[in-house]
Amino acid sequence: MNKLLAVHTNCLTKVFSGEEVLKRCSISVNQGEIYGILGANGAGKTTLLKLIAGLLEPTEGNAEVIGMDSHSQKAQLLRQIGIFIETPYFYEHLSASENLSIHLEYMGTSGDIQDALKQVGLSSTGTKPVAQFSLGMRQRLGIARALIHRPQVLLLDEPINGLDPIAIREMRELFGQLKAEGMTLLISSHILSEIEQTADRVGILAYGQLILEESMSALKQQHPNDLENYLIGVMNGGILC
Ligand SMILES: Nc1ncnc2c1ncn2[C@@H]1O[C@H](COP(=O)(O)OP(=O)(O)OP(=O)(O)O)[C@@H](O)[C@H]1O
Repeated sequence: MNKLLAVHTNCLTKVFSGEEVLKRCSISVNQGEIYGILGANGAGKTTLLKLIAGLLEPTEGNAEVIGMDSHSQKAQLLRQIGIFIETPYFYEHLSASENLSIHLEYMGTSGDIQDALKQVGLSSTGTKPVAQFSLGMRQRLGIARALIHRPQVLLLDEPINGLDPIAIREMRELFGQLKAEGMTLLISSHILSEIEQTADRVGILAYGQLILEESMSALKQQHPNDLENYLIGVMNGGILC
């Protein structure tokens, strides 16, 4: 694998119950960039992220993250990546910092709990149990848990779901900070505007197939007035590149 690639998938395919939900998908994510995975509901975004994280076994093909095979080197890989995929579960009766402390112990790793909580805007939650958190607070805590050990690669599945516009802006700033620290971020979303504002490059999935992989600046240049319509067309599988 090219040393400058943080993530590379090679003809990655996943079949569930006889149905190919991810089809020979090959993406390349450069180190230190924010890569947006766009796709309509059911396009295969979560499946792709789970395969990259080693949480699912590929039917065919493979995924490599910082030079490690996601399936065969899963245990080593889990310490180097941060994962926020699907609804995060917590110990409901415990506080945010207690949840993070248990997570660090379980992972056998270290991290600055107060710093992680500050980064996601949860410093002032004190001893409040997670059971009393709003949906947005849970999302933030899930993201804090994913980044607390300063992973090289952060995989975020729909990270801004449930957040209000202020929190969305804060998350955007946080992603920019993490990138500035050298972290590589893969962010899936069906929210076009968010990916447009956040990502350096984008991969678009439609019906399990990678239809387009392109830098956001090139797309903005090519479609100065109709980028949203163009992206929707690609996400619908209507425009093949
Ligand atoms: N464990 C599973 N067993 C069977 N089918 C699955 C499983 N996980 C996902 N699928 C199917 O794979 C397809 C892709 O699902 P996936 O969750 O990857 O899409 P998505 O792009 O993340 O969608 P959304 O935006 O709605 O979260 C869907 O048709 C889904 O029903």
